[in-house]
Amino acid sequence: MDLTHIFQQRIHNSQVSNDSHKPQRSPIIQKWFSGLIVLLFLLLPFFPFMNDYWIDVAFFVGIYALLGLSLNIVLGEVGLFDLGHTAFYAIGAYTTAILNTQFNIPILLLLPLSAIMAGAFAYLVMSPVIHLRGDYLCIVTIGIGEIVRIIIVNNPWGLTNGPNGITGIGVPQIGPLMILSSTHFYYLIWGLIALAIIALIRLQRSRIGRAWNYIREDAIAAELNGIDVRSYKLLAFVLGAAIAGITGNVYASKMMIISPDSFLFMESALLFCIVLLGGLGSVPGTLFGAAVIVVFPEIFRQFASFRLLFFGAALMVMMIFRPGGILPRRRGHVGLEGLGIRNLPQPDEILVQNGQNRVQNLRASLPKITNPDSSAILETKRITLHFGGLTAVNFFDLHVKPKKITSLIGPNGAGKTTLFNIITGIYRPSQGQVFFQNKEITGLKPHQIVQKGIARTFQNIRLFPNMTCLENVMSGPHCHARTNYWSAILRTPTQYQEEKTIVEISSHRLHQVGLWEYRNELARNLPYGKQRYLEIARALATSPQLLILDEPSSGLNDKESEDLMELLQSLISEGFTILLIEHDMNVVMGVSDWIAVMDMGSKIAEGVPADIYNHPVVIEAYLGKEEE
Ligand SMILES: Nc1ncnc2c1ncn2[C@@H]1O[C@H](COP(=O)(O)OP(=O)(O)OP(=O)(O)O)[C@@H](O)[C@H]1O
Repeated sequence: MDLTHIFQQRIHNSQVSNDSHKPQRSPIIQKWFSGLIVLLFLLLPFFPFMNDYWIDVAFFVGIYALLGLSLNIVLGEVGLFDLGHTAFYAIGAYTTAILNTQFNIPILLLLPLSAIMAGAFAYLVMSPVIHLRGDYLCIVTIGIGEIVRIIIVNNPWGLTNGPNGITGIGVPQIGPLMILSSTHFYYLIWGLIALAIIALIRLQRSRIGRAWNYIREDAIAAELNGIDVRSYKLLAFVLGAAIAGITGNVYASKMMIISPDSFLFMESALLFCIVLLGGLGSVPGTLFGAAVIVVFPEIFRQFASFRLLFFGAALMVMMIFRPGGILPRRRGHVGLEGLGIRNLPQPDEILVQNGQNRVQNLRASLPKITNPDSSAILETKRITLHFGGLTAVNFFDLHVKPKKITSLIGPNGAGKTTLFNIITGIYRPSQGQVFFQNKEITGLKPHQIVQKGIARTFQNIRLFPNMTCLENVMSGPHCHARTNYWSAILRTPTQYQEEKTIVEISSHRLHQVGLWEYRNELARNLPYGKQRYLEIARALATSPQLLILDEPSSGLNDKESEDLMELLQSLISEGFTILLIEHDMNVVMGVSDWIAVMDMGSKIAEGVPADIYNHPVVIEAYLGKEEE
């Protein structure tokens, strides 16, 4: 486990323990409170103590707040450490400065262009490294930040004017209104912040924001539940960079001169401080963090040179005593109303009924399997995988018949989980092919395999621990939703319909496994047995054809194992196919239609339970050979 991961866990754990059981503020009080804050910001330039100097300070608080919000998408929502965020800010500022001074393009036209350039740059540079995690990604982003600054200093094609920077940048003009005064710039930046906050909150309360949070909680579980982790991480970087690019545009037009000195590594470090001091993922926290970082050095000017020392010390103290930040994110997601989906049917139980209807309609629309005994829904052909010198799976052929329970058994280390990992796309086999519904799926990415209709659970439970049970299950239908981030920001009717469908299907699946009463409880607070059921509900919510369960009865008591057997039988009646790895022979013999036995990567026997039970080769594999 790397340092950034430990850091991240500490922060998120503290947020959840602080907030999950706090009573939520009533919506009316929240609206009044928000209204009051907006009024305060609108009237601020007219307060008696405000002169141009302090309005400029408020403008710079806005600049850092907008940068902090943009970094928060990457750092707070997805949990990726980006210490080179200033690079995107610089791209926005230099795009504006170069195109305005050399081609006379109006500043306001350059606002979207700065966003596009910074976003495109983020896409280009982050694409090859987005798979990196923790400390490695952190170091790469520092490198990107420095490379951009050094390129600017080297004055490529005479565009950036090197260390001297670019002067004579124009001012924005809206119709006849020239944005010139401190007050104008104050309203411009805080207006943009208001738009960014609305967009960010809408994203947080959509499948996009939830996908980011699933990745932050457990990227592997997210990918294996149908979420395209790579694309969502890139989206976060691109959106964050686009907002930083916009900030660069406003900064350049306000200063009228920019130079590489404004985009040092220390600026990225300051942004990091803003987000962590204020509260990771918290909008008010980011605004507060920006105010502290900008206003403190203004008030204590004689100590300004010590500011980094002070912020560093403050961060250390915070990490020890208040790792969630000064104003940590209040998890509005706790509770159904906190999902932020308006006009959900009431009472909650209607969601369950609606979900059941939807699932039944979906199943009715699937092609009918006329003869389940003669066809295979899943087939592996001569699957082989080597780990160095070890052959974990050796020319393994498996046939899984539709609407049946097939069990894969074998002693510890036989290669069962490895075979599951190959089927679900975690490993690419050294040799052999996997077919699902007669189409080859070998080498597809895990989320693509989920979309095709294969879902799985894990031997060691992998839930999203700091999210509620319902939110966990809501990751399932995500892979079938189609609306994008624009729909989420604009809250289109299609997006609302999709969100409603996601909640309904998830409610039904949660109810089906007997966890409806825990819908608003954090997954990590559930007892072990119920966590296993939650994993099954989450897999079911992807609406799979084939459900792959890796030791589902592990850790369950006898009663829970019996309930599990009943649940598995009921899933078969519903039309699912199940592939099971199981060590509990009562469960295996009780539910299986067909059993394949694996030892040292190879298939040593297969047949109906009665045949396998007394099979000498199987007994030998489990118990060993008797000495002559
Ligand atoms: N990522 C890996 N790298 C190297 N070796 C691995 C890896 N994953 C599994 N193995 C090895 O492959 C063999 C098969 O492991 P696997 O986990 O598939 O067995 P299993 O049948 O699922 O065992 P169990 O029932 O104990 O879970 C073991 O010897 C294991 O140590």
